[in-house]
Amino acid sequence: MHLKLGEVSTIVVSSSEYAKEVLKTHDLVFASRPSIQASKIMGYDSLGMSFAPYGDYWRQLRKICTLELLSSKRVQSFQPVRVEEFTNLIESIASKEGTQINLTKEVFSTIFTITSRVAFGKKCKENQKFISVIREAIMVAGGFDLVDLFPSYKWLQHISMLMPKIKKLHKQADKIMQEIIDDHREANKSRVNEDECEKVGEDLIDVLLNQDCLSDNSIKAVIVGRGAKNMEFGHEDMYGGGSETSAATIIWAVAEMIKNPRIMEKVQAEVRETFDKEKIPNESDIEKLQYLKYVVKETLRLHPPGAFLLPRECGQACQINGYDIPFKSKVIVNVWAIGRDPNHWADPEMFYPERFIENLVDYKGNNYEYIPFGSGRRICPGITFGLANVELSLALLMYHFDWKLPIGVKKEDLDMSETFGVTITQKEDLYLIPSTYHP
Ligand code: HEM
Repeated sequence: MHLKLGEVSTIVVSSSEYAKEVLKTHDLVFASRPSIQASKIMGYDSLGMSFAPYGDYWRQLRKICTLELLSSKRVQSFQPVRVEEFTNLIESIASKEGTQINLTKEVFSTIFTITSRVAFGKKCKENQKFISVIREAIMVAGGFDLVDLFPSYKWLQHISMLMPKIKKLHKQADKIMQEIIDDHREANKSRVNEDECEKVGEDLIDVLLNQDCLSDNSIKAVIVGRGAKNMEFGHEDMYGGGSETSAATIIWAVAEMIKNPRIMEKVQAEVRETFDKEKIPNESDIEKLQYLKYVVKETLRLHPPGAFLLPRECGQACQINGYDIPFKSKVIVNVWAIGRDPNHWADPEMFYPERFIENLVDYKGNNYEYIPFGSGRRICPGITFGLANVELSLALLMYHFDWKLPIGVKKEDLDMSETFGVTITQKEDLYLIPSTYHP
């Protein structure tokens, strides 16, 4: 579908066949992202990985982040942080047993805290303040801003309602992050003689500071990304990328299970059989939860948080199956529609995790009917990190509690409509009543 949005030619791709053309056959042509004003401001002139133009700088960042921050080894080293924060979450929920809780709020705040600890470690007392500024930026920035639809009209920047707010939040976030970086730099001076083992406790800022090639602004851009609320721009880098997406997936999975009690009971049976109540679950316990993994896969098919991937830009005029794609057009891949395409999915609207017993599609971006993490050169680098948060939290929520809807609410009434924010989230917060499971 071709849309002319203001001055910008926009191509929306809604089938797996065409997604493959863009993301695989012509991967190199579509490897850059369009420039977006909010990204320039919040993301330090697009210095974050998600919106950096395809080229040497992006390649270098991607290598650092993939190897140093998001590799399985690294993700495992953050397991204690995850376990500690999820244990706090479980305790907080248990203390409100029998009463109605806002699960959306609880889960989002836990996931943001985990990201914050992974990024800044425990050292920084400003964490909570930073989280609230970033969350506000995520809420404020976005929508279709005229500035991006008419890029040649530079004067629009001066009358935009959005830009002053984004600039203000950017200034606040920048100040906090600069203090955090300076603190780390100071603390690291006394750590120069530590050996490799001690470095395991490094947080993201430490790792980035060790890369001589990165400026402070690049480090800040990797942490904060752009944080825009816009349906086609999804999320990016550590905060948007690492938090909203995972938290939204957890909430969608619980909501689907509440609507489908058979599935929730099956997950609970699996997790209660696998976990030992005396011991905190580790990676290998999670690996055994095959059915829970199908539930996560099915959740990401029906509710991909990055419903439109992140936008790509056509770097050189080309033809796809006879259609001319002009240079500089913006290409949006509609993953949401692809996951519901009846040509590839039987009963596509039905939440049915068992479909993945036979269907061996994976997350790696090779099966174009299933690309919740994208595909090609710009595929999400945070798959392992994201899934680790989603799987462990769901397993613990299902192990420790039985869940009911508030009195008077029927499962048929549960509002499953979506809102386009930084990620696609449920429009209404999910309120549930927990009761603690006693083995
Ligand atoms: C359930 C969790 C997640 C989902 C569904 C998800 C989905 C996506 C999608 C659809 C893209 C666009 C890919 C493309 O253009 O082909 C993306 C990119 C990205 N994601 Fe994620 N993501 C998740 C978790 C994470 C986490 C945990 C991080 C980091 C900690 C992260 C960091 C990024 C970054 C940096 C990019 C941009 C990559 C680039 O442009 O080179 N994501 N993600």
